[in-house]
Amino acid sequence: MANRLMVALDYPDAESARALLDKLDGIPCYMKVGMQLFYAAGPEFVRELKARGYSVFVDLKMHDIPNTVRGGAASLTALGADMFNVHAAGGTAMMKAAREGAEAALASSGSLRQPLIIAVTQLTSTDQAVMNGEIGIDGSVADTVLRYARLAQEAGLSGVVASPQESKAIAAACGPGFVSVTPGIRPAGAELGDQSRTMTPGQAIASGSHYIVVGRPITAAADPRQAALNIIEEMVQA
Ligand SMILES: O=C(O)c1cc(=O)[nH]c(=O)n1[C@@H]1O[C@H](COP(=O)(O)O)[C@@H](O)[C@H]1O
Repeated sequence: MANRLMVALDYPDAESARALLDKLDGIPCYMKVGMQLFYAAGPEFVRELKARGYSVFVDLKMHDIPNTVRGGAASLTALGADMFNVHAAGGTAMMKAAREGAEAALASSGSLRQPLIIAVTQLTSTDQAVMNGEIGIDGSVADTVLRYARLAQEAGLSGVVASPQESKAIAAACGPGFVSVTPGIRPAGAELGDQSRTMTPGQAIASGSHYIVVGRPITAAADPRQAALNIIEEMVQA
């Protein structure tokens, strides 16, 4: 169950991230490197996490023309990312290009493993009013997430990033093997911060999320190790 917990290392530098790694030593979770840490510490820090034995989700949410995303996907695959993501809003040609880039990198190196390529649907910070009124997409958030999930599946991707509130519907539409990676996780009573579509760790697992992504409820906790252990316990109980 612990390997279904992904800890978001949203830190400004490698040193701060290492301080958390020390606190979580021995807890077999996935590590997520997002824009803040990747732009500061680069691929070298991903290699360091791999050398420490972690599976790594490189969360750079690529959204560009297909040729550029193909190249980015090849680079992240060559780096050894176990999972990386693109925005579904880039369309099927772009998502297919991500897959082709990964396949090209795999073909030119015998030792790499196939990464999970995941499409971001609607960010978990987005609510219905913002999606309709600002972004200009009509209908419900759940319907938009499902439309993107079907596109991602058509493009041959492994799954989506969505809120755990949508995990059940995604499994119903795309099958249980289509991976749901769900941020927007808040243990009962935790601060929501900028997240809108949230669930507790237990609710997310019970709803069929394959992986839960947790940042501040662990990184900003007074005792991050205990916070992570409590979340894993809640996942096991669910
Ligand atoms: O792709 C992501 O990981 C992601 C997608 C999304 O829709 N919402 C979302 O919060 N995330 C990431 O998940 C993490 C959530 O962090 P906390 O809100 O601190 O738990 C952050 O690193 C976000 O970048």
